[in-house]
Amino acid sequence: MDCDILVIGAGSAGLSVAAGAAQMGARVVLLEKGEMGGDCLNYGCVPSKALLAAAARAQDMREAGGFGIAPVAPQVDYAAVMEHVAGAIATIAPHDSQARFEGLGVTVIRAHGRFTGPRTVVADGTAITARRVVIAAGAAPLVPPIAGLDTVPYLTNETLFDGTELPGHLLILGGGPIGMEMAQAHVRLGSRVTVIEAEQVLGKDDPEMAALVLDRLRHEGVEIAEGARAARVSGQAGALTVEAEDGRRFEGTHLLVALGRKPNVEGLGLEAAGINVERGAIKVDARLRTTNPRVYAIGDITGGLQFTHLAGYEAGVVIRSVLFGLPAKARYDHIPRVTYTDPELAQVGLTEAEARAAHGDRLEIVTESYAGNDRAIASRRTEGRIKLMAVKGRPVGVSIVGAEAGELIVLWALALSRGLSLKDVAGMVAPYPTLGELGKRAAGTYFSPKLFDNIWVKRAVRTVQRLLP
Ligand SMILES: Cc1cc2nc3c(=O)[nH]c(=O)nc-3n(C[C@H](O)[C@H](O)[C@H](O)COP(=O)(O)OP(=O)(O)OC[C@H]3O[C@@H](n4cnc5c(N)ncnc54)[C@H](O)[C@@H]3O)c2cc1C
Ligand SMILES: NC(=O)c1ccc[n+]([C@@H]2O[C@H](COP(=O)([O-])OP(=O)(O)OC[C@H]3O[C@@H](n4cnc5c(N)ncnc54)[C@H](O)[C@@H]3O)[C@@H](O)[C@H]2O)c1
Repeated sequence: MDCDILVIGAGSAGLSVAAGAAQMGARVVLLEKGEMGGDCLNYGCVPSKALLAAAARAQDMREAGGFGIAPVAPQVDYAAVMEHVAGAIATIAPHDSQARFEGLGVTVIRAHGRFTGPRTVVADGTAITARRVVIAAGAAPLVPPIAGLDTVPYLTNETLFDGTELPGHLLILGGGPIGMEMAQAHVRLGSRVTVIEAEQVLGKDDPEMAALVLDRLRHEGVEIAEGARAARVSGQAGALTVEAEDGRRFEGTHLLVALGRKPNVEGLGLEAAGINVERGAIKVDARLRTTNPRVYAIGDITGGLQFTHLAGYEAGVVIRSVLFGLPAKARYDHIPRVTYTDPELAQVGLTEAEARAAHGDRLEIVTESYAGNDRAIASRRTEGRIKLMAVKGRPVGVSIVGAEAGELIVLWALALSRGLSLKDVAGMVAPYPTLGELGKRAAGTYFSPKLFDNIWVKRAVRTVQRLLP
């Protein structure tokens, strides 16, 4: 078989390349050894957000008191909650399905692909030769060699959403986005939850902003042990013990391993194609080319930031290179990320610490609290804040923690990607009353001292007022 573009993996990254390339006229072959849609649809974003949504409804019932509505303890049917999760996946699945892609003109082969040469991949006994190959084979849960882990039953994101019984006491190894989202989902659905984190929970985020998430989770009953590196695991189903390096012991009924991800580089025959692996991930240049210039790699397999929207963005970069021969390069300074806890935690561009390191004294920081936003007050969602990092009137980073932070960061993702100034944002008219006003307010606050504490502005106003008839 011969084609223009061969895509290995039908997850967020591979599907985006295949759909774009086929619709623009290229002959595309897509290989998928597992479920169409990959991690995001089947074991990642979609089920985790569906579970969080159910958990949020349960929490609303507990917290209705403040609105004058009698709070009630929710009766949670975990199996039915998981049916809701499965329903969300099933509703989205046709969009990622083999039938849809075949309808777009893609040849879909449901088999494992393996390089046998620089331009040849074998799948299901067929040798496929392609002008360009895009590896989008994703990542799998990282299960490090923690003593005893291989002797006990444990869950990962690939098995968690198959559960039908609410875990009595869920121990979670790792306090990254997966660990924290699943901690809140489960505590709200009625589990006891303990997070065991080697360093700091949500350690990639601004600690001041992450602290609000931690406070909230602790308030809801999640036990969070930081500086606790899991060293040993023992027990059996229903009675498990995790022991940290410093001797702390944690007991629970279930164990979720959320310790990061491992790129799926094994079994691809990368050596046969001259493709180098570095620190367990496929090495790519700024154009997302591997060490074999005819082969590209995008999404989680490259071991960088791991997000569905990033996979989609990288697919666009590769399409420009592969279809039109343009020297398109990927940039990462405008890629947002959101952890969908409540409050949500969102970031685009540099955090405060990164911005200080990069810009020193030129950096200006503005913060605004949700407590001053009328919509937040009306909705009793005043916990939260936005922090704006700016240099010479342009945002270089924005951190938001609070209700709908993931929606609010969208404006700033646009601002950073298009190089908008704070003047542009301050000059926008935002509808009242919305949380969206927070962004405009923060941009306005940046100019307040420049405008209101400025002797020249005051003098100019007095002069004009004297001259006006
Ligand atoms: C619990 C969880 C929650 C998440 N939540 C979010 C979120 O809210 N927002 C967000 O942006 N991101 C989220 N992510 C991350 C997101 O899911 C990933 O970044 C995204 O799925 C990466 O897409 P990908 O196409 O690179 O890889 P994948 O989706 O893993 O797809 C790779 C595909 O390649 C196939 N494959 C592998 N090897 C071969 C081979 N040799 N031959 C044929 N097929 C092969 C696999 O079967 C798989 O289907 C979450 C991840 C997890 C685990
Ligand atoms: N909302 C989202 O966009 C979202 C949600 C979930 C996952 N994801 C993606 O999936 C990726 C994986 O998420 P994750 O949370 O599994 O990984 P992660 O790498 O973000 O977090 C893993 C955590 O485990 C800790 N750890 C490592 N070894 C340990 C040990 N022995 N004992 C205790 N703690 C230990 C680390 O210090 C780290 O904080 C993320 O990078 C993210 O891109 C995104």
